[in-house]
Amino acid sequence: MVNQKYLDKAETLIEALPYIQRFNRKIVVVKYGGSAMLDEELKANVIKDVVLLKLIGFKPIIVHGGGKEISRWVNKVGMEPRFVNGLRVTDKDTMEIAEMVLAKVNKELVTLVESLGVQAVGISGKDGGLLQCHKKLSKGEDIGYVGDIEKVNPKVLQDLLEKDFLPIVFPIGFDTNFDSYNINADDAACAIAEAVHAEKLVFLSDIEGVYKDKDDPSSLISELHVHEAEKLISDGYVGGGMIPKLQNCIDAIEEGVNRVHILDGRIPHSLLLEIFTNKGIGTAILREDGEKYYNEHE
Ligand SMILES: NC(=[NH2+])NCCC[C@H](N)C(=O)O
Repeated sequence: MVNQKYLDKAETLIEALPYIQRFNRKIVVVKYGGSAMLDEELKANVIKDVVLLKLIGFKPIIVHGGGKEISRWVNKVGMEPRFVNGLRVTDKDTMEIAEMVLAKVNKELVTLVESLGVQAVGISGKDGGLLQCHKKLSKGEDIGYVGDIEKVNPKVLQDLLEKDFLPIVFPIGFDTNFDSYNINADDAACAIAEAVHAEKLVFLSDIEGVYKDKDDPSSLISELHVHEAEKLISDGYVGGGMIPKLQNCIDAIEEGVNRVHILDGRIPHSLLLEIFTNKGIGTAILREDGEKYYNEHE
């Protein structure tokens, strides 16, 4: 008799089959941030998941932040991190630290990917003129070298993908005067996904997904059409930090990305569980004509 556990494993692989077929050769942008970046075990898991996507024929691009790591280094050199309306105030010194820290994190990720036998190239938004930006004001206030993306030149990414490299991007770009700016990693992931016509954009963060009722953690929504996502915002159902995130998802879909997923990066292998199962594990936001795979009443 074959042990049921082994049969279940085969089942899992068979459930993955249609997704392996559907997303073959398709671009998947993964925004990697939050706690999953600080915990070494979670980090190794995320990287393994992305490497697996790559090896079965998807074209993943990682876009990462490093906010907590930047704050740690800012403190280490005796400076006080300052935030205005949730945005980091970035003077010249902070900008310099941010760039050094993000580049260091970037090369650590490249090393992890390379150690698993996949060739990775780490770049910033400056390389190949990927992210052109201008100064962002926060409610009219100057918060320093914080940038809003103006234009994306995806050529460097297209070339890397064509040559079978796994691109790993950190979101620092320059303006037309070649001054450096720190860019929000969610915004960068979203703009990049649009520019490369990604099939999927996946946000790995510290939240399970979108909730019907922000105060009830059992009300996680599995699938949402764009208009439902818009309605959640306009009806005031989503709160605080989720609004810009959900707005990014809506924008990405309106600009042609097929599906956007919000996942909890603290759950080991949430990326694989989302992409290779029918039900997924977080919230998937679909185009208006996107078919819902999973009906909550099933
Ligand atoms: N949160 C969800 N309901 N996700 C469904 C995921 C379906 C499928 N695996 C996909 O990647 O598109």
